[in-house]
Amino acid sequence: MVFGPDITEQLARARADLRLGVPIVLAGSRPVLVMAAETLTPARLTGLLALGGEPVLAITARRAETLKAHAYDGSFARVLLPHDAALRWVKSVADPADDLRNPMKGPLTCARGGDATPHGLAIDLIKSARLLPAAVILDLTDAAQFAMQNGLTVIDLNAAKPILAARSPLHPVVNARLPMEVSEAGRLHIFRPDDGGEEHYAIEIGRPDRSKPVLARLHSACFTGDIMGSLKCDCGPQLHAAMAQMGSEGNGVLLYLNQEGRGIGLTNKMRAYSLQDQGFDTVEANHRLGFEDDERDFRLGSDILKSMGFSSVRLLTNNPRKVEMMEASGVKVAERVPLKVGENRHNHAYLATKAAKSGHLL
Ligand SMILES: Nc1nc2c(ncn2[C@@H]2O[C@H](COP(=O)(O)OP(=O)(O)OP(=O)(O)O)[C@@H](O)[C@H]2O)c(=O)[nH]1
Ligand SMILES: [Zn+2]
Repeated sequence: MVFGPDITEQLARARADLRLGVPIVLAGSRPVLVMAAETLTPARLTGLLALGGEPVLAITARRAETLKAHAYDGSFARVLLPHDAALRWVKSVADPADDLRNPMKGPLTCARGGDATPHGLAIDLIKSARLLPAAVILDLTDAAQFAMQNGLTVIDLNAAKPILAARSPLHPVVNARLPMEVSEAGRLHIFRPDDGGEEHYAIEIGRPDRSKPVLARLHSACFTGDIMGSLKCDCGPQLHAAMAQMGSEGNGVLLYLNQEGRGIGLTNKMRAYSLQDQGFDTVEANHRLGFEDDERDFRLGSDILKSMGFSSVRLLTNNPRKVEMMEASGVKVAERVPLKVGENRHNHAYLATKAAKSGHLL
């Protein structure tokens, strides 16, 4: 028992399997076989259809709305898979890339009634693996035997539910001195979750007094803006302005949270950019992909701040959700410090959409 994986570790394995295209089994009162639509291969689709039964493609209500499919299950829908379903059909239901060129996938018929718990959990798991949120699912009669014969990871649904709903605790791993242009008194701290997910970083500048509100920034990773100097967003200038202000005040803490693309990952963010090139705004693009407009959990930030000994911040942000989430998770926001930099002709509409639809302050 000591050596075997616990449920958190099994879920990490399951995410890796799903990313590779290997199916998993969700065991519970309704045992099912689960594959991520994004990584489904022709051979596995053929194998699935040969098993018979009633396979479905579970998609989020956001994606269902675009496809005019009925989300009888509330936050998701179970689209019946035609018995001769082609891989192209599965991928085009899951992926909006060709929606405009090929708008009709249907009419799509959806299952209703019965226990849909495994379908919802499968979508959550696939989302946490940063894949398109769409799951091909088939009921299994002898799940244990099927899993053993095929060497598949088995996840106990009841054990997995609370783990997927909670956030994994973050542990400090190491910190070291990091002299930087903005301040020679820099220190980089690494935090690691238990669930095999992304590590997050804190850049401490100076030696801030723990008994006073610290100048802080919760920065979400943006490869395109932070590293490549993209003009499509304002992340790079915000990152540098926040660091510069901390440097000139002599104190501060910048959390670099690896929640790229507002929590959907860089690949899905690029899918969203591709939809933006087709005329959708940043919020519509996320919805067409099946995501909420913002999938981030800023409580990660308060967990890190608390573990570093901070209980009160002067938060550099224009996003009221960050302020609310900090306060709700026990870090006092003594002051919101606006961070208005980096507007240009390419990101003007993006910033206007964030103000109009996501509540960002102008
Ligand atoms: N999904 C998606 N993510 C984006 C897009 N543009 C930027 N991002 C990501 O958005 C995050 C930055 O969020 P913003 O909304 O700019 O700012 P914020 O962090 O909510 O608020 P501020 O504290 O005021 O900067 C980063 O993770 C970027 O990778 C986009 O078009 N689509
Ligand atoms: Zn950005």
